[in-house]
Amino acid sequence: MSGADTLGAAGPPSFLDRFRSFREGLAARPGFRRWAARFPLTRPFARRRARALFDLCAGFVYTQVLLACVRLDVFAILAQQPMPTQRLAQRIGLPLESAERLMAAAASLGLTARRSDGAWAIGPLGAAMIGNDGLAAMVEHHAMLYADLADPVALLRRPRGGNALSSYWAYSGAESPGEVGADRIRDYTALMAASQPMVAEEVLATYRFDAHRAVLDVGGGNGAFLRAVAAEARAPRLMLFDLPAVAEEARARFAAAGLGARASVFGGDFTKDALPEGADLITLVRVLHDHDDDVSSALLARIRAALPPGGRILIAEPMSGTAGAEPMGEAYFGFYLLAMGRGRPRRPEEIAAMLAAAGFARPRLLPTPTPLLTRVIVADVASP
Ligand SMILES: C[S@@+](CC[C@H](N)C(=O)[O-])C[C@H]1O[C@@H](n2cnc3c(N)ncnc32)[C@H](O)[C@@H]1O
Repeated sequence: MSGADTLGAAGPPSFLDRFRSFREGLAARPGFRRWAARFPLTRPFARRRARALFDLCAGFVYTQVLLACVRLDVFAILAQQPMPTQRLAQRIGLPLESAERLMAAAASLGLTARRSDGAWAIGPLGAAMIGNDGLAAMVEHHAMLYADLADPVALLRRPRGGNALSSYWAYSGAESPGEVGADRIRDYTALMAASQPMVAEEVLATYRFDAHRAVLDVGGGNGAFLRAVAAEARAPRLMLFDLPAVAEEARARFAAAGLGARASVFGGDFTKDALPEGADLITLVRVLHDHDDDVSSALLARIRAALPPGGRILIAEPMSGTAGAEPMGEAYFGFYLLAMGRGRPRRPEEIAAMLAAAGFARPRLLPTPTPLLTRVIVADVASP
């Protein structure tokens, strides 16, 4: 992986750029669009474009259909037993006509399916929601994101922060994150813990932790990631650093899981406190993208200072420019973090450059099963 950031590099437009300008110039002409929609060879492309544009216009409606299904517990109900509209309507407390409308909408989106006997059953995407409390919690908390995005231009124009999402993520705009109280970390910590199994599964499928003596998870939340590591790898000691109120919760959770003796928990503020020493691997899971470049670079330098020679850093988070999932990085996380008030999604190359500047060598992007969910970069302490 090269550390070079070629964004913004100047140069003449390539042949591909010129071809695209020509193609979009044609597509911008209503007469050409009418012709392309009728001509047999261009018709499939014209239809695909129309569908893509329609999906962009309608995306919020699709999202709200999903939210209604989550709030009414439709997937769990139908996973237990398919049922006709009348019975489902009673079960979810909707008028018959509304239940029919919701089920038809959900079926068109692959969330539910109508069986040949007319009963409603779970659909392929609804089935993927079953047993995934983290996904349902994510869907539910998006209500805040959409409230913040109601006027996207205003959001882009105003100074960052001060929105529903930035007060939810209490550390994002706090003058002194270390003083954020227990009542302000509870909800986001629960959301992170609920969605952590999806991430931990990806990281554990990608990286072996058994070779390490001690793993320090910085910004480790209530310890869900380290508990998943502990279940897979017997060797490493567990260490966790997070804001004091979060650390308190992690301590209680480790004790409840019978890991009290294996785990050490440290409360502090990584924007100003040194990190504890003693780990030969430090992990940052869904942490770096939450912070602006100055804070992220300083954090990487603190991690470097806490590691011994031969130590390693592992960064796991969704990243920009993920092939086949570009809108996840640039559009979703770009705007999510804008509403949150801090941070930005980064490309692997950008993270590699930040790692090099902080004193790490040999950054490697490891292949995860689902890069959309998380990517993993490891790098080693550079020799002096
Ligand atoms: C997005 S959450 C990720 C939690 C966990 N790593 C996970 O993936 O589930 C970010 C974590 O970083 C912690 N954090 C944010 N700012 C911090 C700071 N200045 N010092 C210590 N921890 C901080 C938060 O409390 C939170 O637990």
